[in-house]
Amino acid sequence: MTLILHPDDPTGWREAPVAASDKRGGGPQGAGPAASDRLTAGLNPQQREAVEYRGEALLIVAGAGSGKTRVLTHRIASLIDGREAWPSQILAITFTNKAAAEMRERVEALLGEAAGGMWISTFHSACVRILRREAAAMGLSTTFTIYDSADQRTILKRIIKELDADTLGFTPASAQAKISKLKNELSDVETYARNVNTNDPNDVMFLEIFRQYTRRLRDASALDFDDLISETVYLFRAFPKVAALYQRRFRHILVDEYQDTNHAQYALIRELTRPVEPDVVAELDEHGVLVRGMTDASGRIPGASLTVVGDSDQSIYAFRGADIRNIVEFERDFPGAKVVLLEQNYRSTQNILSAANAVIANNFDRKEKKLWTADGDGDKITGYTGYSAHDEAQFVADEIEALHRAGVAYRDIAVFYRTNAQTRALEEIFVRSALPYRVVGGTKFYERAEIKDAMAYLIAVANPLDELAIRRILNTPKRGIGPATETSIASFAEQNDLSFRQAMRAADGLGLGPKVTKAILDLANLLDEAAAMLVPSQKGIDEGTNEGAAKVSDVLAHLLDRSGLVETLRNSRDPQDETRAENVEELLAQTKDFDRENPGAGLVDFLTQVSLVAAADELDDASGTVSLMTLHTAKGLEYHAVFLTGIEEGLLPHQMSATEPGGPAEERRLFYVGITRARKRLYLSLAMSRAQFGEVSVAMPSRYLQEIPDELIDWKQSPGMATSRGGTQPRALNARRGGYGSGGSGGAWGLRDRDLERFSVTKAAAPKAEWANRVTGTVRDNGDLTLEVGDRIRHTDFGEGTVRQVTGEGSKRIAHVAFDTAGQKKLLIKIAPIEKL
Ligand SMILES: Nc1ncnc2c1ncn2[C@@H]1O[C@H](COP(=O)(O)OP(=O)(O)OP(=O)(O)O)[C@@H](O)[C@H]1O
Ligand SMILES: [Mg+2]
Repeated sequence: MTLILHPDDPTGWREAPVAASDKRGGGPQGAGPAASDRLTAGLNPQQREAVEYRGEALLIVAGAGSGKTRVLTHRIASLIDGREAWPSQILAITFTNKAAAEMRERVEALLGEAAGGMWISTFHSACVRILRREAAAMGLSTTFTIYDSADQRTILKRIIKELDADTLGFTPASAQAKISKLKNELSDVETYARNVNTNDPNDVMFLEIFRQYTRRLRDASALDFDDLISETVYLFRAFPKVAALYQRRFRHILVDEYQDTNHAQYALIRELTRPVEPDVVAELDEHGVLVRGMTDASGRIPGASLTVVGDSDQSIYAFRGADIRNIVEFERDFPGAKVVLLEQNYRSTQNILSAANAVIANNFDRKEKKLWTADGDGDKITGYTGYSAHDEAQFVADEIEALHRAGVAYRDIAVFYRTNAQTRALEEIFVRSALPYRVVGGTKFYERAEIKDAMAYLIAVANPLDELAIRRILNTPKRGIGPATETSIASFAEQNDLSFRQAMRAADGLGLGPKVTKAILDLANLLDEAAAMLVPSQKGIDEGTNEGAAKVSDVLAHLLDRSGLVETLRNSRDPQDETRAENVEELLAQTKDFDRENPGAGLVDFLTQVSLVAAADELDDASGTVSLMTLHTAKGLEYHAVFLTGIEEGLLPHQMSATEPGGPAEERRLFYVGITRARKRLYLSLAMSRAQFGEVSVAMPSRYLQEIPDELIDWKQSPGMATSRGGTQPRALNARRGGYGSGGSGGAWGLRDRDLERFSVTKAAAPKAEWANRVTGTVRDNGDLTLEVGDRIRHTDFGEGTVRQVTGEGSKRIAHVAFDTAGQKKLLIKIAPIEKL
C-alpha cells in the first residue's frame, strides 16, 4: 500500500512547532497550567483537578449537571491557553451536532479566535472527515454517498423480496437492526459467515441478506451510518501509516457522554490513542511528515492523552449497542488512569434532584450516588393528568404561556416525549395557541419525499454509481418511464456489468419506444451536464481548489429547472403539492446560504452536511421558540423549565422495552435524563387515554411516577383524582383546526453547522478530462471492437455465445447475444467484459 500524503496537508500536520521538552508531543512551548488560572476560577476543587490533570488518561464520572461538560470545555481552553497544545491537536467528541456546536461556542467564549482549527464533532462527522480524505486507500470513491435509515430499508426491502426472505419472517426493519448491531460490534460479512450456523435456515438467509446488502452498498459507493465508524476503524487497522497521521496529529482526545459509546466507537478511540511505533515514525519522517521532537526515548510517538466523561446512570443507547462496560472498564483498559468524581450539582433545584435520586435508586447494579445542590429546594414539581392527549397538550400550552408571562423566555422551555408520534397533539394545540415552537430532530425536513427527490438529483450528480438515487428520480417528475423499463435498464446493467447510469446512456439500443428512450437519455444528459458544471477550471484542479466549479445552488437550480420538478408540483391540483414546491424552494435557498457561508466548499460537502445533520439532530437553537424533542435528543441539554409528557405505561417504559432484559432499567435512565434537564421548573404530565395508530386506548400512569416521593409533586389534577371522576372515557376530541404539524420542522431548516466539515475531494494533479471522467464514472473500454452477426464471443460471467444481432451506433452499439448456457443478453459492445473468439 502507498502512504497517502496530502500535498496541502489540510489538517495542519506540518504547522505545529516542536517543543523538544514536551515529550507528550509537539505542542507549542508550554507555559504550564498556571497561565490558565482564570480558566479554573469558579470551578470547585474536583473540577479544577480534572481541568489541570496532565496524565495520559483521565476518567471523570459524575451525575447529571455536575459540570462534566463544563470541565471538558475548560480543559480544552486551558490546554490551548497554556500553550500546551495547538487547537489542531485537539479532538473533542460529543454525541450530537447540537452538543458539538455548543461546546465550540463555549470554548470560543473562553478563548476567542484562538479556538479555530479544533475538531469538535460527533463520532460520525469526525469519521466522515477522515474517510473522505482517505477514501482512496479504501478503494472507495471520495464522493461516496451516506445512506440514511430510509435508504437502508429501501435496499433491504428489495433484497428481502428477491430472496423471498419474508417467508422466514425477515422485515427490512429487523434486518436493518441486525446488520446495525453487527457493524457496531465490528463484525462484517466475513466474520459473520465464519460463525454462522449453517443448519439454521434463518442464519443462512440472514447471511445472504447481509452479503447482498454489503455488495450493493459497495457497488453504489455508499456507506451507511454504522459503516462510517467501523470503516474508519478498519482503515486504521489495515493501514497503520494512515492511522499514524491521525495518531500523531491528535495529542488530546476528549469524549463527552462516554457511557453511550458502542464497541466500534470504543475501538476507534483505542486506535486514535495508540502510540506510533518507531518503524512507522521512520517512514513518516521519510515522507516529510514532521516527527522530530515528538518521539520519546524509545523512538515512538506516545499515544494521545485521553479524557472521557460520563455517567452510567445516563446510558440510554443500549439499543444501538452502547456498552456501559466501556466506562466501567476504563481503568482496566487504560492502566494508571486518573479518576475524578464530581458530586455537586449546579443545574437543578434540590426538589428536582431528589426526584431524580429517588427514581434512579430503583435501578440495581449501580454505584450509589446522590445528586445534591447548594441552591435550595426550589419549587415543587407540577403534576397533571389530562383526560386525553389533547387535554394534556392544552395544559402544557397554558403553563408555557404562564411561564412566559412571568418572564421566562420561550427558548428556555422544552417539552420532551418518548416517541415522535406524541408531537401531533402537542403541535396541534401549539399551533392553535400561536405558541412559537420548534421540533428538534422530529419529522425532519430532509425526510420529506419532495426533499429526498431533490436531494437524489444532487446525489446522482455527485456519485454516479449510486443506483438508489438515480432510480428514485428516474420517473420523478413523471416522464413516462415505467417499472418495466426500469427493470430492463437494471437487468441490462447487471448483464453488462455496468452501473445503472451507464446502462441508461445505452438506452437507444434497448428496444424501448422512442419517447421513453428520449426521456431516459435526457435525464442521463441532464445529470452529466450538471456533473460537468462541478468540474473546476484547470487552474482549480492544478491548485486543488474548487475554483471555476459551479456553486451548489447553481447546480440545484439547473437540475430543478431542467427536470421540471418544482414546476410539476406547482401545476398540480393536489393542494399539498404547493407546500411541497415551497419546501423544495426552501432547499434551494438553503444551498444559497451554504454557498455564501462556505466559499470553496462543493457539492459533496453539502451532501455530507445534510446527511449528518439529518440523521443525528438539527443544528442550532432558533432563539425565541419552545423546543420539542424526544428524551433521547435531550441528553446533555438544560432548560429553565422542562415538561415531561406522556409519563404512562407503554410509553415510558415503552412497550417495546418493557419485556426486554434490561429494558425497564434503561427506560428509567431515560426518565432520569429527562428530569435532570430542568433547572428550576419541572412538569410531569400524562393522559388517561391516548389515541395511537388510530385507536383510542386507556392509559395507565407510569410505574416510575410512583417512585417519586409524594411530597415533591404538586398535582394539579392527579391520576387518582381523575380516575375517581370516572374520567377514563376520553372527552370529545377537540375539533381539528389548523392541521397537524404545519409549523415545526420547516423553520429549523435554516440553521447550519458551525462545525461544518469541508472535505476537499482529492483532485490535485488530475487533468480536467480525467477528473470529469471520475465524476461521471467510466469503466473498461473495448475500443472499436467490431462484432457481426454469427461471431462467437466469451463473456466473463456468461461464458460463450453467438451474436444474433447488432443495433445502435458508434459507442452505443449493442450486441444481442445468445449464450450457450446463459440465455439471451444485450451487451454494450464498447464496455462489456467480452472478447471475440
Ligand atoms: N463550578 C461551577 N460553578 C457554577 N456553575 C457550574 C459549575 N459547574 C457547572 N456549572 C453549571 O452547571 C450546569 C451543568 O453543567 P454541565 O452541563 O457541564 O453538567 P454535566 O455534568 O455535563 O451534565 P449532564 O450529565 O447532564 O451532561 C451548567 O449550566 C454549568 O454551567
Ligand atoms: Mg454534559
